[in-house]
Amino acid sequence: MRPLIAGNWKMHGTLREAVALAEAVQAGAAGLPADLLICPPFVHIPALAAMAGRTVALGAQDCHAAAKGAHTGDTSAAMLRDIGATHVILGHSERRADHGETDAVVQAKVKAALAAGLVPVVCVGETEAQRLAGEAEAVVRRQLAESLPDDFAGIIAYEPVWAIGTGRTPTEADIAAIHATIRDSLVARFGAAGQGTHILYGGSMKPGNAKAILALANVDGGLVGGASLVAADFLAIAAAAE
Ligand SMILES: O=C(CO)COP(=O)(O)O
Repeated sequence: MRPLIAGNWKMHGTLREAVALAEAVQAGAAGLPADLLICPPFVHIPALAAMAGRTVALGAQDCHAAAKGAHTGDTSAAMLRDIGATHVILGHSERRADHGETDAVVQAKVKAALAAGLVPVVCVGETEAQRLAGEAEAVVRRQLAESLPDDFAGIIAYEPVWAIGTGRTPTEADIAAIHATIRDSLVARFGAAGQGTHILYGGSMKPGNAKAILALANVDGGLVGGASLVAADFLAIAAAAE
């Protein structure tokens, strides 16, 4: 399948910086061996959606599980679709940690995203303590089982919590093992659709390690944090996806 390189900008950038970054990514997007997705903070989505000639897909970093209602400060999936997003990251470990999102909450959000016509990018991944205890595969299997609804259609991102923003990554063998586990779970539950589901790797992905990671079986792209804030690095990662 054609690789997907997604940038999670997290809570970074003024409007001006966001537009400049998106323009630089767009300018380098032609001819790459991967599709590109950028996920800026909510407030920058309208400006980026309006960019002329845009070929880079746009996503948000979260949505609420309800279609509307008394939820101060929250944003619905339909609102995101309305302003031009096509994707939404859900269940990122920073949301799970900072906002107490459980697998059940993530599943409710995935359902809301699907109902609104957004492609969910569902994040799973073990903590360092869980990895050291030999529980990484079990944790990921459980997160998939409980975060995905029966009618799931979307993208999975494997992001070991301890690799995010740390400059540390699992070994290639460990990445391949977890991605194989994820593929097994998806195929067991969703059949052929599970075979065609993108499984992204995320966690300290950089131009220097992208080629080796993206060459692994069942690694269908990347979810990039810090390096997605530098257009040249983000594009170099995408170029390594051939
Ligand atoms: O959390 C991530 C993407 O969602 C990964 O972040 P880093 O690439 O900064 O480690």
